[in-house]
Amino acid sequence: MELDISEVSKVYRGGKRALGGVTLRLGPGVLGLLGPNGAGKSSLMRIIATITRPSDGTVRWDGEDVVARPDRLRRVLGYLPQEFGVYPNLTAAEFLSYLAAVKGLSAQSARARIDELLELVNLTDVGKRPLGKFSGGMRQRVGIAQALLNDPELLIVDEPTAGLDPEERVRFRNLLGDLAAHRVVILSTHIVSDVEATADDIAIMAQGRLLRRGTPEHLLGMVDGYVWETMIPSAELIEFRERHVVSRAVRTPDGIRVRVLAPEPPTIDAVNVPPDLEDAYLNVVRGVNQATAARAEFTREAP
Ligand SMILES: Nc1ncnc2c1ncn2[C@@H]1O[C@H](COP(=O)(O)OP(=O)(O)OP(=O)(O)O)[C@@H](O)[C@H]1O
Repeated sequence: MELDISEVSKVYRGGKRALGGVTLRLGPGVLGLLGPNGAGKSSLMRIIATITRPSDGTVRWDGEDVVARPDRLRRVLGYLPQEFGVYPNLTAAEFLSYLAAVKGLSAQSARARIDELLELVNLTDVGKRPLGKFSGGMRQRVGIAQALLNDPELLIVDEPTAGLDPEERVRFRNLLGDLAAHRVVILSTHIVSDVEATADDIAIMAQGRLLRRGTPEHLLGMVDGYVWETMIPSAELIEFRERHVVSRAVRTPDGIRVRVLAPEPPTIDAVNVPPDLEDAYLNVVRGVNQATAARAEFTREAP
């Protein structure tokens, strides 16, 4: 199981360049693909899922070109697109049976698989209710179940936790982790905490380019020593933000506790704190729009 993405570009009709030469190779496990809105994540996911063609470059699954010969990949693919629509009058079980038929599963094996999947995504009790009456989170879980119908080797989930409540989010992350042992999973999101718990491999994209790839430890190591916390009066926050890279600001009864990315302490009493993944992500993506060296990405790596 190997997905090999090489120099993939995408220019949409009208000239919008969504991807500018992305190269990534991945095997079993969860890859967390992080990037702000518009980074090109969905475009890349659609290309891998063989829904969109790249303008340039190649995608290979186990050595086979998926643009020229998409069928082999499609058989082993599970895909939860960002916008996942359901038929409101069908029940979850009916909807999954319909999709199973589309995917070519026999009626008998589909029935057993659907029961198993409804259990897995915790929808067994409501399997006979029309989807129109489902909450956003429940619908999303149906989406996950449909992506797993064919027990895929390659599972792509695009912004899967949108609309999930915090409890559902945690359940979903655990589920993804469990699924990753024997398949290639790509989890595309702009929410850092989604990948924090599940991915041991993280790729960060912005403006159609892959900026960084590494383990969480690797990304954290890049900002180790550059993260500070300090208290400032509420009235100074706007001005403070103009002068510093603020990764978080939390109101407290004593003022605002700000978290800052900087090579030197931003105030006299600032305390150096261990970085988290939000800091590491901000450090990578903020550099993209900043031309000046002073604002360039920090790194403790050799160039
Ligand atoms: N079909 C399309 N035609 C023209 N431009 C498009 C099309 N699809 C996406 N784009 C543009 O390409 C860029 C990348 O979009 P894409 O959806 O791949 O990013 P993303 O990282 O998934 O962001 P989001 O989470 O907001 O969807 C954006 O500027 C978007 O407006």
